[in-house]
Amino acid sequence: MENSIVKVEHLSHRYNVQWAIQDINFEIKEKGVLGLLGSNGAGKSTTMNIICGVLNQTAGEVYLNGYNLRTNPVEAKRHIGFLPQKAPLYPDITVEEYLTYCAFLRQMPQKEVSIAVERAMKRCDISHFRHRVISNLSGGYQQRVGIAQAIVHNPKFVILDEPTNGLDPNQIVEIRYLIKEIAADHAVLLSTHILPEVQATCNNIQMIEHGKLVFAGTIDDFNNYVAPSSVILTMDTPPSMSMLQTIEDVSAVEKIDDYHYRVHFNASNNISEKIVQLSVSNNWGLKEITLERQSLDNIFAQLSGKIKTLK
Ligand SMILES: Nc1ncnc2c1ncn2[C@@H]1O[C@H](COP(=O)(O)OP(=O)(O)OP(=O)(O)O)[C@@H](O)[C@H]1O
Repeated sequence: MENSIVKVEHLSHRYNVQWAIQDINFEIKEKGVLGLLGSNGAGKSTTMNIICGVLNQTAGEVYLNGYNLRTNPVEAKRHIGFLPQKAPLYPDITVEEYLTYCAFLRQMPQKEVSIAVERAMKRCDISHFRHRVISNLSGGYQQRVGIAQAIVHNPKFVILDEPTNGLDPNQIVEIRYLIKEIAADHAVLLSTHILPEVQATCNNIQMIEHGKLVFAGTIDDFNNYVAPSSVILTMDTPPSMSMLQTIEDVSAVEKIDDYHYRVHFNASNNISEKIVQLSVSNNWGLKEITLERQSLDNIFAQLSGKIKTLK
């Protein structure tokens, strides 16, 4: 069985009188990506800052590789690599100089530093830019350097705070791929607002709203939860609303205009195929059928009112 690298127990934090997070509990296994989701002000940064040892929690405990972060901070922090939202880069030095400096900051023994820097550059595919001054790299490659500094000391646990923010679509795909590669042998905690990012990279999801954990589950649980549950139909000769209502698994029908209807359904599989068959046999003149996907904002809004924990 896989061991836990991170264990968060009953974590709560209060700034002045207001609780920013309350009774957060989770564990992160040795490998894979755990997505930490939440809308603005939900408590993600507070949680991450505590786990990184930047902020001292009001209550609860954090264990990193078995070491209590509060009582044994030096040993616990050895196991963390962190890429904050804005990568802490020094623009005027080269990639290799910067990573060497980071390795020393991480108190690596001198004889291990050059091997560690080589390994991190290779992993992030930046070896060919080793002599390039950081300010002359593209945004995507600067982000790779940021990720390289987070893994240079080969920590067991890597925290990435919105790592694809501000990148172009190609760079985003490449960084997501890199994150998955890193997660093959590190535990990764990824904070993001972007639904496709969650679905492309995460194995497990924790969602925080108003400082409380409102969802904890695997990516399959999450995908089931966010699966489309309505379709928009465009038809030349639509049937009556009551006819649409009688289709098996249809829970509600809304008329948008004479040719467009929104059909809500309960089934775990969507009902498009059934509607296409009915349209052909009843001449509804079905022109288009569009699945309506929920945005992450909608999901946050839905979950913010209720506590939902899936196993
Ligand atoms: N230094 C602080 N002093 C007082 N309140 C704070 C402080 N930092 C955060 N808060 C409050 O704590 C709550 C959680 O904030 P936090 O920054 O952890 O959320 P977040 O999920 O990271 O949001 P975002 O995605 O906008 O960064 C918010 O209500 C915020 O206003």
